Amino acid sequence: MATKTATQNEARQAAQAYLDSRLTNDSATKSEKPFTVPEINIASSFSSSLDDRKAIAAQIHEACTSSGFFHLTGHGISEDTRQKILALASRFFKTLPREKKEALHVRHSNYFRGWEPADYTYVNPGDWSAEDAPQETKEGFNWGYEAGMDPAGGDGQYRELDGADVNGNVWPSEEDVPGFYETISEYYSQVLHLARHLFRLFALSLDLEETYFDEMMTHPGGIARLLFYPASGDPQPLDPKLQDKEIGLGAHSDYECFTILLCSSASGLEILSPDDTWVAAPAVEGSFIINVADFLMRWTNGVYKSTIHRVVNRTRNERYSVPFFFSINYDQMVQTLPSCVTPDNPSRYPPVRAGEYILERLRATAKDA
Ligand SMILES: O=C(O)CCC(=O)C(=O)O
Ligand SMILES: [Fe+2]
Repeated sequence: MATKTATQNEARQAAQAYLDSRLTNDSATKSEKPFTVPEINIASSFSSSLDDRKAIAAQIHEACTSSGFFHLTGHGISEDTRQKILALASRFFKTLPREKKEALHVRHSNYFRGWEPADYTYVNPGDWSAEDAPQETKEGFNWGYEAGMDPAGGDGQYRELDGADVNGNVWPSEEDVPGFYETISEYYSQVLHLARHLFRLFALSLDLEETYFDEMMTHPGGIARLLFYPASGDPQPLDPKLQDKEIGLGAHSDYECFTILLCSSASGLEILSPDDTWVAAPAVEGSFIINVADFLMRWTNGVYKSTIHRVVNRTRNERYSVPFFFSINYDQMVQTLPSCVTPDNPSRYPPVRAGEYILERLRATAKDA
């Protein structure tokens, strides 16, 4: 990592204050509606009927203004594609020798790309200073958008999180992990296509023109990760009264617009409900879990909820997941969406550039140099 300075401490403090405020009954982001994680089958949204798409958009609106999470089915991505990337994750984490992983370490990257060992980050920055915070057990590999993976071909204008005209991705060699780039590209391309489709439905769900976001996602940001959570040696049931000794990924909300999450069969995702208890997200076969992230919450003036969650592997099975954090073009400035500003809810946030917001959040998670 290039710079670890006062800026990083400030970022950590800001992130900590942000999470603390979210954890203590923050009326701006908590909803009066009952807490559920509904299933939304979007198969009919691929039809040519605008009414069909609006009907799905209404379900999305309901989920995003209540729990901020939903299970997505009817998405069109094959089980074969989904299983292939989970199997690739296992191959990468289990077979690539440590020294080859070290060469891809995220500390070499300005953009958090590459291999992330368990002890390099706390997703909840406050855990760096908390004496009793257990080391997270996750291990990750991060990459982002490349025009070559864009099913729309890209417009050649991709800019990194800080606005630089570069691409920060790093890859293991084909010899070390055969088929790695090909499998990643295939998955990324399909999930990006799905994300653009979903964001059009989000536009409808926010009473905007269906194409409102189109010009902001011509070279969109979208960090994705392979994640590995080792099997627990001593699995404990979820008990809200007990502090967990093993945490896969600490309490956090995501940073970008929304997340498309693929998980292997071991459960483990837990969501903080409005009454401040952790609720295990039930598995729905063949689904992706979608959740609103902070940038979209901000952009919607708090109308859409980005909800705190964590991962605890409470099983003796290994767990793999592949989150994809969809963003708009990182060089895009945004201000509060007009449909989310009312006399009762005036705009609470100044304009911000998408990449800048996300980079700041990422910096707060990493270990000092
Ligand atoms: O592994 C999971 O199921 C969730 C991962 C997650 O929440 C994240 O990476 O932000
Ligand atoms: Fe997350």
